[in-house]
Amino acid sequence: MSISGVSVAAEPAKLVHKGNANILIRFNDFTRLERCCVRFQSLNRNNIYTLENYQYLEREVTPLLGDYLVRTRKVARNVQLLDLLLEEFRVSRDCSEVFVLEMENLTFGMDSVLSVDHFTKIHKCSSSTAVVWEFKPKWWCETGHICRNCTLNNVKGRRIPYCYNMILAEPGLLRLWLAEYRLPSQFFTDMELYLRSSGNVLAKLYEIQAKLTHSVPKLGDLNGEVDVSETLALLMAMRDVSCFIKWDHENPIRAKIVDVDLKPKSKWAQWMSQQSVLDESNMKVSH
Ligand SMILES: O=P(O)(O)O[C@@H]1[C@@H](OP(=O)(O)O)[C@H](OP(=O)(O)O)[C@H](O)[C@H](OP(=O)(O)O)[C@H]1OP(=O)(O)O
Ligand SMILES: Nc1ncnc2c1ncn2[C@@H]1O[C@H](COP(=O)(O)OP(=O)(O)OP(=O)(O)O)[C@@H](O)[C@H]1O
Repeated sequence: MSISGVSVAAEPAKLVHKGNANILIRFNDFTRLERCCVRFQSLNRNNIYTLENYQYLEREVTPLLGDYLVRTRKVARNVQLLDLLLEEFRVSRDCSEVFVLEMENLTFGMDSVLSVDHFTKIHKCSSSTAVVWEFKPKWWCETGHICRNCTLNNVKGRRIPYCYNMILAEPGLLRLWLAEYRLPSQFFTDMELYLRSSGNVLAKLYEIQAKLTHSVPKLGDLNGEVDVSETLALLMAMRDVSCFIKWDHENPIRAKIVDVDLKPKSKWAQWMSQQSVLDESNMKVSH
């Protein structure tokens, strides 16, 4: 129900997931989730960012990702429904409304989740064969060049023996990497075929990244916000998305992309210093 543009719900919002800059909440409908930005301390600033991000998704991202991008709708919620959560995430309530992006819950119906590592989760359902494979593919790299994903994992002390560049190049590896998660053999057979098919979600993302990479400055050369072009911001957004691929015995594979965020230009300093650390690392990896 909507009154003067503000959606009303009887119950306070429930926290479902939390990321670095956003929380995922729900009200009564378990099939939908609402993404609420908590990146900044001021609710007003988070609202402005959410509305800008919505425009950005419509204008810049949908033309690139098409149906792969999860469809979102902007909704205004009364601040009282999120009171406790905003307090928990230290967001000051300097506005009467909270703008959120409402979307499909891509793991609805799943009743268990296994965390494979920082980038990968497997969601399962006890009453069917359905599996949702959730992953963050991160950065595309050219074969033979330094792999940023694997090098960063080493620098951050993450012990992850694979990256999604490898999976795309050799989809058969998936069966080895996920061997201990008791997935149906048909899942791997179908997923291998899918990952070899042109225009699959991972190939699409990496193709977009590969195109954008050629027209941006090196991160290590950034000197200020003025150096962050629209293309660089878009590329950084594409390097930080999550994919959800749903498989079951009967239906075609369904893939969606979430977590596409307009990257604030103020992140340039973090990108530049992280790049310097990687350039100086003696734990570089290529494959
Ligand atoms: O730079 P990276 O590769 O460490 O990426 C950051 C992510 O780290 P991770 O994928 O875990 O290694 C980081 O993810 P985590 O919070 O560590 O899960 C964020 O996604 C961060 O983006 P933002 O500040 O939330 O907009 C990400 O920052 P951006 O570089 O995308 O701005
Ligand atoms: N539509 C969705 N359906 C199911 N789960 C979702 C959906 N969108 C996000 N999630 C879950 O919520 C988590 C946090 O959401 P999200 O990645 O948008 O937050 P973030 O702050 O941008 O994260 P990051 O730390 O990667 O920047 C995701 O990692 C994912 O597990």
